[in-house]
Amino acid sequence: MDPGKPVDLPERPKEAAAPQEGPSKKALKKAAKLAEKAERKASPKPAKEKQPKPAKPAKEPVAPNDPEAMFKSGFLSEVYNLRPISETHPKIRTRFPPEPNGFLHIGHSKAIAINFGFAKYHGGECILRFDDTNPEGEEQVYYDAIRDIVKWLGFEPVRETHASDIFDKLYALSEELIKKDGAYVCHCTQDEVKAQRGQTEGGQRGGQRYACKHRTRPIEESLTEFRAMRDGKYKAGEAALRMKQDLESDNPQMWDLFAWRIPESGKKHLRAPSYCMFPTYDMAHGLTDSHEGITHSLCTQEFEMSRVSYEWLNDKLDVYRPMQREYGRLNITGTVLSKRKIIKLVKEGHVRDWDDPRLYTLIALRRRGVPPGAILNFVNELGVTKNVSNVQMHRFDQSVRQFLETTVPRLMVVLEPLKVVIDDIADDHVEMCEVPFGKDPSFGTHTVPFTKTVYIERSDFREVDSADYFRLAPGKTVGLLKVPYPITATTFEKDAVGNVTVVHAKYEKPAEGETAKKPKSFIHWVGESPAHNSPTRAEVRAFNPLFKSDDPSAHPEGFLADINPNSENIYADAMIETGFWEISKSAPWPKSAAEDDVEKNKHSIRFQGMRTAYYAVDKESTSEKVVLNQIVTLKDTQGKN
Ligand SMILES: Nc1ncnc2c1ncn2[C@@H]1O[C@H](COP(=O)(O)OP(=O)(O)OP(=O)(O)O)[C@@H](O)[C@H]1O
Ligand SMILES: NC(=O)CC[C@H](N)C(=O)O
Repeated sequence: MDPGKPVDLPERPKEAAAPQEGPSKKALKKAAKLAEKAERKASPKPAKEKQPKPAKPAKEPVAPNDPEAMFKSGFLSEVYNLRPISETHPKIRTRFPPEPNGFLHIGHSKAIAINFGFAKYHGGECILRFDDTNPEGEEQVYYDAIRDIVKWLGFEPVRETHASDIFDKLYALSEELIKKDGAYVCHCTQDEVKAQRGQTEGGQRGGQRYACKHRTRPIEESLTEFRAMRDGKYKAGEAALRMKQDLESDNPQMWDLFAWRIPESGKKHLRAPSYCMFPTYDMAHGLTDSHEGITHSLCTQEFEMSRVSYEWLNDKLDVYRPMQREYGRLNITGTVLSKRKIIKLVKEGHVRDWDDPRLYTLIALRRRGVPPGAILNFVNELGVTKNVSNVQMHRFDQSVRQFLETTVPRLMVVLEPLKVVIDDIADDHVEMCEVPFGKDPSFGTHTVPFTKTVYIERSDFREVDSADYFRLAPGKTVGLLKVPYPITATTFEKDAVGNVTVVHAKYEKPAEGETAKKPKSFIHWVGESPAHNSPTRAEVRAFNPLFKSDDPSAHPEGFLADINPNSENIYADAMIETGFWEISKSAPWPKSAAEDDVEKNKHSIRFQGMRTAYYAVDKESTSEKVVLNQIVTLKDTQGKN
């Protein structure tokens, strides 16, 4: 052993089970990713993917999908049937086991929906287990954020546990494993371990595998050395506990995985500060599942090969063996989900923070205004199989759009206001127009003031009319949504640089006996009435994809080079009608117990801006300055490009 050289220097102790090129969890993930990529390349171009039709104003409300569909048939029902409720397993118990080293992303919502949903569907319980086996990147803020987001998605863990709760037990089991000749302390370097696993100098695999010289050391010696590791005698890389598995096996997950290792940084564990060495994922996961009496340990596909070592360890120690089964990950294409990459985006100021609405972390989706029910619907629609789901982000948006269509009220928001003075209306005239909050009568109605001065969307006016143009232009008549009669533009004024500042119009109220003019189109508007506090000024943040391509990570100059410079458009002078304050009082939209405290969950004030997009109130919004985020546009524009 060369004490000068570290044994193994992966980023995370739990991945220290093997060198990066070896069968570590990280390597398995990498292999799984490559396979996914190949699969994506081989499959027809995503643009040709069959899409549900973009949301037209729905003729009929979209039927809500069966929220239990994924448990009733297919993969998860087969998994249940392999170990149904029985005398030996009277209660189904699952766990959702995130490592508290980052914020959860959209992919995790699938794991949450599966683990919590599976248990619930079968009348069982799900534990929220923090898989905190590596102090390196673990922070209190992540424990708190994970707990909070699980609750936001509507799930209630039966209890919260931590891998670190049972470090003492894992330690004791490890001594037992050594005594059973199932583990040994090894002092080999990373390169030596690679060579033992058949990796030749050029990095090629498949060479002759051989045992390390420490494998046959006396049990007593390993015990003494293991205790010395625990007591701080060794530095990172100088000693590690390895399982004595099966080097002959074709499965790299049996090539004497690492069980305990000493991390480089020496950072204290938040919950187990007395420990200087930590169990790897391979050591901790199955035994914690066993300790907690998990019946079905559901995890992602890249762990399939680890199932053998998971079972080996439980059997070797003669403890209860949960059943591990693997489902396909959920990936959203056109964005990045990896913590390392998001940190870069945040640090370099490309996004506001981890919850920037352009990201696909769950806190970002929440801030953007995506309702939890829409996320769960989406996961359920995709279904669960062993295959990875690579889904384009516009498909996610489409699913969110469909969900919002029937669940949130409608209001008028003008993004780029253009003043229209209706000259033949008296200065003090105020007419209250009744506007329904949506197609669903149960949403109710409200009134908005129609006055001499109204604001319309700048893009709804043209200086020069043409036959194929149906909105406002000199001489052209349009309807203002829910105003009894249309208006016709007469003239307009411009500023020094040529921008139209005011449009003059006349109100087409028919004289007695005349029939009212029928406009070809209706536009949204907001009336000026100080007595009604109208309009409400707002900053609206509209978003485009953060990246230009469908696979930012494939950019030859790195994912940052793929950033879309136009991913955010800010409408600083937008205007909202007065119904906004009413729907703010009756939020959350839609109802969700987890969002009942609207002051803390401003994003739960969601609505459709007629003819523009769906919006939610941003956390930076105040009663003085309303800030809105665009949740999704009304139509699928990305999917068409
Ligand atoms: N994209 C995904 N799709 C489905 N499940 C996932 C996805 N990513 C992680 N999970 C699952 O969520 C659970 C908790 O994950 P944890 O945060 O520890 O994983 P991770 O793999 O480190 O996540 P990351 O994707 O951030 O690297 C695990 O069971 C994991 O398999
Ligand atoms: N088996 C699993 O679900 C893996 C959970 C584990 N926290 C991980 O890093 O992914």
